[in-house]
Order: sequence, then C-alpha cells, then structure tokens
Amino acid sequence: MEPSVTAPATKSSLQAENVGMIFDRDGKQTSVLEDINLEVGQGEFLCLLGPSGCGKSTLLNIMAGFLSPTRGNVKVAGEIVHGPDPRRIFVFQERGVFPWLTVEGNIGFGIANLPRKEREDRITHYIQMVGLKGFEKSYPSALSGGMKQRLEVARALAVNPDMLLLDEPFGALDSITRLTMRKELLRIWDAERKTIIFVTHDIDEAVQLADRVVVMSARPATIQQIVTIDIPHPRDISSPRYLELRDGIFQQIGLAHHI
Ligand SMILES: Nc1ncnc2c1ncn2[C@@H]1O[C@H](COP(=O)(O)OP(=O)(O)OP(=O)(O)O)[C@@H](O)[C@H]1O
Repeated sequence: MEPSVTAPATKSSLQAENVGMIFDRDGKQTSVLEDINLEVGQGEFLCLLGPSGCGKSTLLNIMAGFLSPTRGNVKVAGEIVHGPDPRRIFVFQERGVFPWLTVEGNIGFGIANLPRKEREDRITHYIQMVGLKGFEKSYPSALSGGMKQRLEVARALAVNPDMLLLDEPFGALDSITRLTMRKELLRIWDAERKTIIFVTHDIDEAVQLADRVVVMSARPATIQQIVTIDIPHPRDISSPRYLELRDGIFQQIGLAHHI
C-alpha cells in the first residue's frame, strides 16, 4: 500500500520552510530537525508522529514561537514567526492548569481584558462545551485527569485562537479516558474548526484523529512521509481502509504491528 501524499485542500495557515534545529549544549551539538518543509491548511487537523526523542516537541515549539530554528523559518498567514502569539495557543498536558484557580478562573484567565459580560458568557460557553458544567467552582485538585485535560482545552479555546498546538495532550491519561478525550476533541474541532497541530507517538491516535499524518524519522527528524487519512468521522477503526492506512504507517516506521 502506498499512502497518498497531498497538499492541504484549504488555504494555508502555517508553513515550515527548510526548518532545521541544532541544539548546542556545553559545546556539544545535537542536530534535531533537518530540512522540514510543511504546509498546514486552515482548519486542518494535522498529527506529527514519530519515535520518542525525534524532535516533534521541538518542531511544535518552533511553530509556537517559543524556539527559533537554526535554519529556515515558520510562517503563519505569510508572516515569519518571531515569538509566541495569542492566535496560536500551546496546550500542555494537564500540568498547564493553574491549581490555585477554579475551573471558571482557569478558563477566564486568558480573557481578563474582555468586558465582564462577554467574559462570563465565554466562560459559560466553554464550560458547557467541554462538559464541566456543575464544576465551575471546583479547583483542579477535585477533577480527574480527563477533566483537567478538558479544562486545559477549554482555557485555550476561550481566547479564540486560530490554531491549537497540542503536545501529547492525552499521554498521561489511562486508555479509556484517552479514547473519550479523542472523541471530545474531534467534537470540539468539528464545532470550532480551529487548525490543530497535534504531537503524538501513538500511531492509532494519529490515524483516528488527523486529516493528515506527518511521519517523522528518528533524530535528526526529517519528514518521511505525509499520509492523508481519507476516512470521514466518526472513523470505523475496524474498516479495511483504516487498517490499511495504519499498517502503512507501521511499515513506514519500520515496525511490524504484531507483538
Ligand atoms: N533545549 C535543549 N537543549 C538541548 N537538547 C535539547 C533541548 N530540547 C530538546 N533537546 C533534545 O532534542 C531531542 C528531541 O527532543 P523533543 O522533545 O523535540 O523530542 P520528541 O520527539 O518530542 O520526544 P518525545 O516523544 O519523547 O516527547 C532530544 O534528544 C532532546 O534531548
């Protein structure tokens, strides 16, 4: 099976052009990314998939503007990224939630400058959207891992960014909660149509979620292949096409999927 490689169908929202990254720590140079060229469409759900330590988070941090590449550049809406911007929100694992603020306080944190009524309406809207109604006054310590992660997503969405950058957001969750969270995220994405760039090293996660999967090599990471997942949502994970795409990626990464 030869997975298809196509450009995004919609207008471009982010471009990586010849991006390279070499870290220099105590005179020891580590090449992490090499010649990454990528175009992400507006409203696209893109997964960056690759082995642990290959450089996925580094690429996401460059896209967010937290790191500057040593070669090439990232452009958003045609402009070179020089630093973080509230139009691109980085969603961390649950550690991103502020433990000293309630659910309401966390969601309202990034929109403190809005008029009170608008701020309250937005908080209510996103609490509803991520299913945290009834927990408005709760502190994160009273929430489960999945609820904290939904809170983190709600907090990011409340500032109305164009793009969400998610770095293995469900990695710390148990497998059942992880499946639920994937569904939740797809539901939210369907409602909001933000551009989503999602880092994972889980092949199934990538094939279940993405419009396209960017398969990266081991470090220094290059793009091995870009696989279009041409299956509508909700995806039947036992369908021949799903299994074909999944197997193709396993083979691409050099792994047989039988253990
Ligand atoms: N600030 C830094 N200084 C030096 N080396 C770094 C720095 N940040 C990351 N690295 C190195 O770059 C490599 C890629 O790290 P990165 O976190 O991007 O990989 P990853 O693909 O996201 O891994 P994982 O899936 O395990 O999270 C690693 O070898 C890491 O040690």
